[in-house]
Amino acid sequence: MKGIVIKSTGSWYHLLKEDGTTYQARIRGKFRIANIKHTNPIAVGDEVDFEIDKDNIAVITKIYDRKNYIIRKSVNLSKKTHIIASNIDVAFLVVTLTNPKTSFGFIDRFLITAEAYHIPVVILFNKMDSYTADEIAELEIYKSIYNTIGYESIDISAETGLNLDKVKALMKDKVSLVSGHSGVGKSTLLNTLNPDLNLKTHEVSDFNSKGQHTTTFAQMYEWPFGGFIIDTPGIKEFGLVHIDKSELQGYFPEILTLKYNCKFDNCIHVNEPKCAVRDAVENGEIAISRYENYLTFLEEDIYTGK
Ligand SMILES: Nc1nc2c(ncn2[C@@H]2O[C@H](COP(=O)(O)OP(=O)(O)OP(=O)(O)O)[C@@H](O)[C@H]2O)c(=O)[nH]1
Ligand SMILES: [Zn+2]
Repeated sequence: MKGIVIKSTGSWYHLLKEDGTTYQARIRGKFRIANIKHTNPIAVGDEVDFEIDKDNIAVITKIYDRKNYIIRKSVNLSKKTHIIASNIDVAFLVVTLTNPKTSFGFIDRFLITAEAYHIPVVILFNKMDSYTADEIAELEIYKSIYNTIGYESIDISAETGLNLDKVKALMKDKVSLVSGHSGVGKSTLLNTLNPDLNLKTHEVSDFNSKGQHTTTFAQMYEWPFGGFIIDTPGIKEFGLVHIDKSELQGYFPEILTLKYNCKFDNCIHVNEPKCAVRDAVENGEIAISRYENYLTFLEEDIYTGK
């Protein structure tokens, strides 16, 4: 039988079969040995085959190749990584201009990580009901930067429901992930899209005193309108991937399209002569904030997503 892993507690896996029935399954030892790089052999989002053994326990017998997956460093075994979730079709990055403010640095790290994981991103500008005229003007700057380089964005209000029909249409029949700073309204958004979810939300002012999240494992929920949403333990867990210096430019769409015009094939657009990328920054074709973040990330040996 074929199923999809919707929850993992480390020793048990909750599986959903196509007909809607769910099973609690275990794995056999060989999976643990076969996948030594990761502390968990099976993650939320994995497609698996399973059978019911003689003791009436569901046992996973096969894992299908993953389209993509997101990882974080294992807490206890530093050289190993932990797969948070797999087979993600689209990631929604929730951005707010105030309460809290989302910086360009935060957005760019997220986008680069998603590019490295091959996950398309849609930016959701939330709390549209609460902005002043000045903030709306600032939002236009964000939009011009990110829409120009090919990222779709939608102005929403998780509270009033503004444009949530558009979000729903993009989520329908897909496996999606919602990320963003603590307090941007992720839980509010998911609850508005499906009130049965009943995820915990909290006032922004509560965060500093509490300082932590309640969710520890990623979990996948089925939408009543079709598709799945993965609820992850938090944004910090998302941004961890090793990116080589020469690879980084490939995750900036606007640099990727121009780099063939640079004089040197191996140009990394820092101080090489006749660099098409630096020319584009100078004449305003590439946003300064994007280029500065490119330089910042280039300086970092291992990208930690903090
Ligand atoms: N004005 C306004 N407030 C919102 C909107 N969406 C969420 N909020 C408020 O923002 C606060 C934080 O919302 P949450 O949904 O808990 O945020 P979160 O992103 O899930 O936060 P974490 O669970 O810590 O990651 C709550 O007080 C919400 O009521 C919105 O569209 N407009
Ligand atoms: Zn160059």
